[in-house]
Amino acid sequence: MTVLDVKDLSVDFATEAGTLQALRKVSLEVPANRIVGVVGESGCGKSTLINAVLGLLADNGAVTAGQILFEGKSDLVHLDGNGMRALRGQRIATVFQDPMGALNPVLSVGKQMRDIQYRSGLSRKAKDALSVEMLRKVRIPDPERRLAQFPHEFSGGMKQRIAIAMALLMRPSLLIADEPTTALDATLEVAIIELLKELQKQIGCSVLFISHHLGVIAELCDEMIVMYAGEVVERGSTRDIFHNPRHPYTKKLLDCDPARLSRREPRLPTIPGTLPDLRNRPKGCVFQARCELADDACSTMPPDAALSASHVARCWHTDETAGAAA
Ligand SMILES: Nc1ncnc2c1ncn2[C@@H]1O[C@H](COP(=O)(O)OP(=O)(O)OP(=O)(O)O)[C@@H](O)[C@H]1O
Repeated sequence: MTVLDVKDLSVDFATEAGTLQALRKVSLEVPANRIVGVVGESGCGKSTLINAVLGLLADNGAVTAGQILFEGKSDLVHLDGNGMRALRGQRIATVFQDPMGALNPVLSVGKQMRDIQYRSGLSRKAKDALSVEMLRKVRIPDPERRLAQFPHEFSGGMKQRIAIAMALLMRPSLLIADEPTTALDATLEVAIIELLKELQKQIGCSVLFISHHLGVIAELCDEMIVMYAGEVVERGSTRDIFHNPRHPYTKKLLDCDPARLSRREPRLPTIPGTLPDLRNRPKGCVFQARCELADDACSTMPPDAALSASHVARCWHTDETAGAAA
């Protein structure tokens, strides 16, 4: 089963300087029980994609085309506010870089975890028991006692563990994790990645994991999506993408980061040139201005070339990129 199926999604923002096309024909799938990574430079549209899925686009933004199918049925694009609120935090959960976005500083952790279970019909005692069980899963020591404590009484790494416990409390089918380890030091980052892997298996949910850190994506994700200037330029298994990248942008990204599996970078490696102006998108391939393979063909939009059942690259030149590993 596919938990999240985004088909040909386009999102525009109205700005004073004209329409900004933030996403163009974005397609991706998050299958059940899989961890899918999304990687791309700042401004490539990662947040816009998440916000579109969560029904949280800014007022000047709109989905202009496409579908977002959740659990094979609801099209999230057309779901009303009430429908979306019923899914958010229950069937679709989120974890962000800053755990304090999820934690209320003036309420105890126990109270916040009970509030998340408001639809469960359980007694207070039963809710607390579930909260303790989940805090134990994320390895908060002495969870019964700590339920009464407030967020400021926990360290940064522990706050992120609590945010994860809260996100997974209702056993969502999809967890969207947006740079959840970026603010942590390297040791804590590894610990959280291990924890996410373990919990994903235990709970049996899918994860859409956004990160600029290629090493983390390689470590954690079964599949990955490479975004560039509002398009998915390549998607496939993490193994295929790392060992046999077929879009020139993905190749450059991996080339720029030879120690990608061990080195921890605060940003993605830099590729010469700049992102195109999204208010005035180039006709055809979005990467052509920075691509060594660009030719006349690239002035028309490339097809999503299927390289295998699960590996796709939006490029006219996938024949030439075959075989040469980055
Ligand atoms: N409300 C808005 N109004 C106008 N433009 C916007 C708005 N929100 C995002 N954009 C533009 O849409 C494009 C995609 O932005 P988005 O924030 O989704 O990128 P991102 O990949 O998440 O970047 P980062 O990693 O820096 O958060 C950018 O050009 C951005 O300037």
